[in-house]
Amino acid sequence: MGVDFKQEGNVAYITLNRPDAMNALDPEALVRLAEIWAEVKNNPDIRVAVLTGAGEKAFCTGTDMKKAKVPDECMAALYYKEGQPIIPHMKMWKPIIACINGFAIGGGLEMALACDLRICSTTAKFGLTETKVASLAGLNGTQCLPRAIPQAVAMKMLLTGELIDSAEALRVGLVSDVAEPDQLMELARKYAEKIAGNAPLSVMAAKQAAVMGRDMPLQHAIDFSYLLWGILRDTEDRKEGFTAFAEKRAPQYRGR
Ligand SMILES: CC(C)(COP(=O)(O)OP(=O)(O)OC[C@H]1O[C@@H](n2cnc3c(N)ncnc32)[C@H](O)[C@@H]1OP(=O)(O)O)[C@@H](O)C(=O)NCCC(=O)NCCSC(=O)/C(=C/c1ccccc1)CC(=O)O
Repeated sequence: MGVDFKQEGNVAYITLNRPDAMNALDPEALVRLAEIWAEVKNNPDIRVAVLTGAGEKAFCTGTDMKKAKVPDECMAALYYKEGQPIIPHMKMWKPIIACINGFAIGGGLEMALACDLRICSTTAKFGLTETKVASLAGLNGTQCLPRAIPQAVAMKMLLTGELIDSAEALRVGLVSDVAEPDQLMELARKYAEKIAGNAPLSVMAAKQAAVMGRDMPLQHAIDFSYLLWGILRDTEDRKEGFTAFAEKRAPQYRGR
C-alpha cells in the first residue's frame, strides 16, 4: 500500500515504501499514513515510533507531483477533518524518530520537522523546494524550519529551494546524529528502545511540555510543566522508578 507498518515490542516502525518514486506521498499513501498515525496514537502498547523511507536514496520527497489531484472535498472540509497525516495536528505526544535515509524534500522535510528526533545518513539531503514548483511549505515548513535552525539558513532554504547536505544539517542542528547508511536504522532502534524503556507517561509529558511550552511565555510554560509533573507525581510508575533505583534493579513500567 506504499507505507509499511510493523510493531516490535513497544516500538512502531513506519516505512514509506515507494522507492522508485523517492517515497513521494501519493493519495493512497496519505490515507494509509493517517490510519497508521491513529494506530500509533491509540495503541497503548506503542510507546515510540520510527519513521523512515525504503531504499537507499530517499526518506521522502513530499507530495507525489505526478499523482496529486485536487480533492473532491473543499479545502474547509479537509482542514477540519480528523486524521491528518501530518503529525502536529494530532496532539501526538508519543515520540517519533525521523530516520532520514536520503532526500528529505518538501513535505518529506516537513514530516521530519514534525518529528521529535531527527537522525540521518551521511547521504541525506534536505530542502524545502516548494517555491520551485509554485507551492508553499504550508504543512509546517515555513514555521518549523526557522524555529529549528538559524533564521538565515532557514530563509535561504525556503526562498531559494537549495538543498543542504548531512554535514550542514548537523552543523545547524537540523539533525542530532549522522550515521553511515548501513548503521542508521540500528541507531534509530537504539534510541527508540531507550525511549520505550523509560516511563511512558513521563515520556509523553516531557514531549508535551517541550512542544506546547515552546509557544508560551516562559513563566506560563514553567507553570504548565509543574502541573504536568503534578499529574505524574502519584503514578504507580513513579513509585516503581524510585523503588527500582533504591533496589538497584531495572524498573518495570506499565504506563499507569
Ligand atoms: C529528489 C530529487 C532531487 C532526486 O533527483 P534524482 O535525479 O536523483 O532522481 P529523479 O530521477 O529525479 O527521481 C527518481 C524518480 O522519482 C520521481 N520523483 C521524485 N520525487 C518525486 C515527487 N515528489 N513526485 C513524483 N515523483 C517524484 C522522479 O520523477 C523519478 O521518476 P521517473 O522519472 O524515474 O519515473 C528529484 O527527484 C526532485 O527534485 N524531486 C522533487 C522534490 C520536490 O520538489 N518535492 C516537493 C514537492 S511539493 C510538496 O511536497 C508540497 C507539500 C505540501 C505542502 C503543504 C500542504 C500539503 C503538502 C507542496 C504541495 O503539495 O503543493
